[in-house]
Amino acid sequence: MSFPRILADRVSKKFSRSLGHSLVHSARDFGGRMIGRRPAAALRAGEFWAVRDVSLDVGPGECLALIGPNGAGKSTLLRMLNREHRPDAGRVELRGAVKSLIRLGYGLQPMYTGRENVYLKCAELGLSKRDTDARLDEIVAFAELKAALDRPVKQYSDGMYARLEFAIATCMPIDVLLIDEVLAVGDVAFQLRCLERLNTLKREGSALVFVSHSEMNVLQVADRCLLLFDGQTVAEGRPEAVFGKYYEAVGYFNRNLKSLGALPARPQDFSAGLDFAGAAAEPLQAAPGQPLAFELEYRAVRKFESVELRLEFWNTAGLLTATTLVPVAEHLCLAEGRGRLWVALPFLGLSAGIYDVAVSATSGGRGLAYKGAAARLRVMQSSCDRTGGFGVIEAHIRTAPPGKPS
Ligand SMILES: Nc1ncnc2c1ncn2[C@@H]1O[C@H](COP(=O)(O)OP(=O)(O)OP(=O)(O)O)[C@@H](O)[C@H]1O
Repeated sequence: MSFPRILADRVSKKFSRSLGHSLVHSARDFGGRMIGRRPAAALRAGEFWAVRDVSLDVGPGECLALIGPNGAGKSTLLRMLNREHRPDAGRVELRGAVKSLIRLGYGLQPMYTGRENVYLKCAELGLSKRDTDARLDEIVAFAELKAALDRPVKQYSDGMYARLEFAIATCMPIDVLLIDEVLAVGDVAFQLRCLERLNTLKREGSALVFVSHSEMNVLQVADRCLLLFDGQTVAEGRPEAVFGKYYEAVGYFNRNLKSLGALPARPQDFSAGLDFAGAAAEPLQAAPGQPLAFELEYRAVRKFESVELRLEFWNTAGLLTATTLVPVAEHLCLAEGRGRLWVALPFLGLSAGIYDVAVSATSGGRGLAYKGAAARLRVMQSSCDRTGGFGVIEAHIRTAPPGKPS
C-alpha cells in the first residue's frame, strides 16, 4: 500500500503579461511541440515567473499551508499540484486519490437542487445510492442547509455553495486534499467546523495543502507553512515562526505599531541568580476564557524573598498581548536550589493563537530573571466561542430595571 504524498520538486510556472504575448508564445510552443522541441525554459518578451523553483513535500497526516500576499503565486502552485497547470520546470508527484476545493462552485450543477448535487457528487466519488443515503443527514447537518436542500444551488449564496462543496468532499476518508481560500466565504461557525474536520482528516492520515490568508485558520490546522513572495519561497517552517517572518517582511510592525510607539521590544533573557526552565516541546493547550494551570521549574543560587513574578504572553507576530496581575500578598519566597511553581490562571483572557509565555522575576524593584519562552501556549477556539482581537474580557450583562439610570 502506498501512503498519500504531495511532492513538488523545484516547480516553476510562467505567464504572459498580455494576451498578445500569450497567444504568440502559445502558438510558438505548439508549433515547437509538433516538431519535438521543448518550450523555451527562459522568460520571453512579456513573460514573468508566477512560481519559481518551489519545492514541498507533504506526507500522511500532515498539513501544509501556503501563505503570502495577493499575487504571490499560491493558487498557481496549488493548481500545478492539482494538474490544472503544467509546470514549465520541475516535477509534481501526487500519491493517492486527490480531491480539490479550488474554485468555488465549479463542482456543483447550478440547476440541480442541493439534494440532487449530493447524490451526483457522491456517485462521482464512487458511493452507491445506499451509501449516500446513509451520509446525507451528516452532509446536510455539516453544511447547515436543511432548509435549502431542495432549492436549486444557483439560488445559493457563495457561503452556501462552499458549505455544500466542503461537506460533500470531506464526507469520506481522503488521501490528498487541496484547498484554496474557499473557506473564507463561510461564516465563523462553518470555518471552525471545517478546521475540526481538517484535523480529523489529518488524524486519519490524509495529506493536506491549503491556501489561506487567515493566521487563525492556519494555526489551528497546519503543521508547516510555506511563505511565498513574488512566486518564490521566502520562509518555510512552523506556522507561528513563518507568520512572524511574514509580518516582518511586509513591515506590519513598522507601519502600524512601531510608529505609534505601541510595540515594546521583547527583552533579552537574563538571570541574576534565578533561572527558569525553557518551554517543553509540546505547547500547553487552552481555550479562550477557560482556566489554565501549569508548572514552572526554577533554579535559585540562594534564597530570594518577596519575589514578584509576572507572566507575559507574546503572540506570533511578536506583540506583547497580555501580562498577569499578581497581588502583592502572593509575592513569593523562593528557597535555594531547584523548585517548581504552580501557576493558576482562572480566566485566560487571550483569543485563539500561539503564544510564548515569558516570565519576569523582580524583588524590591531589582530584576532577578527574564525568560522569554518559559512555556508555549496554544489557545484553540472552540466552535461555540466567538472571540476576536487580542484579548478576551469577562463580562456579565443583564437587563437593568426600568426607570432612571443609576
Ligand atoms: N492564467 C494566468 N495568466 C496570466 N497571469 C496569471 C494567470 N494566473 C495567475 N496569474 C498571475 O500570476 C501571479 C500569481 O497569481 P496567483 O493567483 O497564483 O496568486 P495568489 O498568491 O494566489 O494571490 P491571491 O492571494 O490574490 O489569491 C499574479 O501576478 C497573477 O496575476
